[in-house]
Amino acid sequence: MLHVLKHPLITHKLTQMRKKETGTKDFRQNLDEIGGLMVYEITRNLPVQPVTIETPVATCETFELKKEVILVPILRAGLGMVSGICNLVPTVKVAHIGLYRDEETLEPHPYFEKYPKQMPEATVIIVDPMLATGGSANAAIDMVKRQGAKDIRLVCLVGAPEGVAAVEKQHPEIDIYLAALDEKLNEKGYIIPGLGDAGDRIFGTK
Ligand SMILES: O=P(O)(O)OC[C@H]1O[C@H](OP(=O)(O)OP(=O)(O)O)[C@H](O)[C@@H]1O
Ligand SMILES: O=c1cc[nH]c(=O)[nH]1
Ligand SMILES: [Mg+2]
Repeated sequence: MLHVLKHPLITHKLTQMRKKETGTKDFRQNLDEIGGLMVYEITRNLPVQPVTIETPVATCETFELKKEVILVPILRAGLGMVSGICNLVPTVKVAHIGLYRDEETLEPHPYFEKYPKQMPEATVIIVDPMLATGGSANAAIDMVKRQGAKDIRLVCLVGAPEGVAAVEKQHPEIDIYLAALDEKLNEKGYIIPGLGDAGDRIFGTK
């Protein structure tokens, strides 16, 4: 199911990222901050378990997170969302999936995978700023499922209707979270209006 997270701070920061004059440093900072804000929203329903602890003055019946949270950035651009999320979820583990999209065919090509062993019982959060054709997201979801992941969430900044439809078709049970649902893809598979090439803008490679 698709969830578009409407929050004034998320929208404001995304607007700064969309501007063509925004440079690498501000682009990266806004992306990192939005990553944290989005994950704060989507982790509201994480299961907690009761624990008894000692404060300096008394015994306290309280709660802590029940399951591991594993963040899965899709390289490269997903790396830009990692540190904002790690700052919020201190126990988070980080897997990596390397995928690049062929510029002609728009097909995703895997080139790297590394996972912690807790994938089957963890809440797995896949992050990538851009959901364009949905090919990369679908490939990443297939890859984490092969590792036994069952509780999977996909968090992207900007999505195209084509990409949302592709993921909903291939993985109908997955919750998809976006900061914005844009209009369409252009003939080169870029999101319109979008924000350009996220990886290049994060890493200054153009
Ligand atoms: O939905 P899709 O059509 O698959 O497109 C989206 C993918 O394209 C971009 O990555 P890219 O392949 O450019 O690699 P990069 O992150 O290394 O720049 C983006 O970060 C997504 O991973
Ligand atoms: O608009 C797009 C589409 C795919 N990848 C990007 O970085 N931007
Ligand atoms: Mg990519």
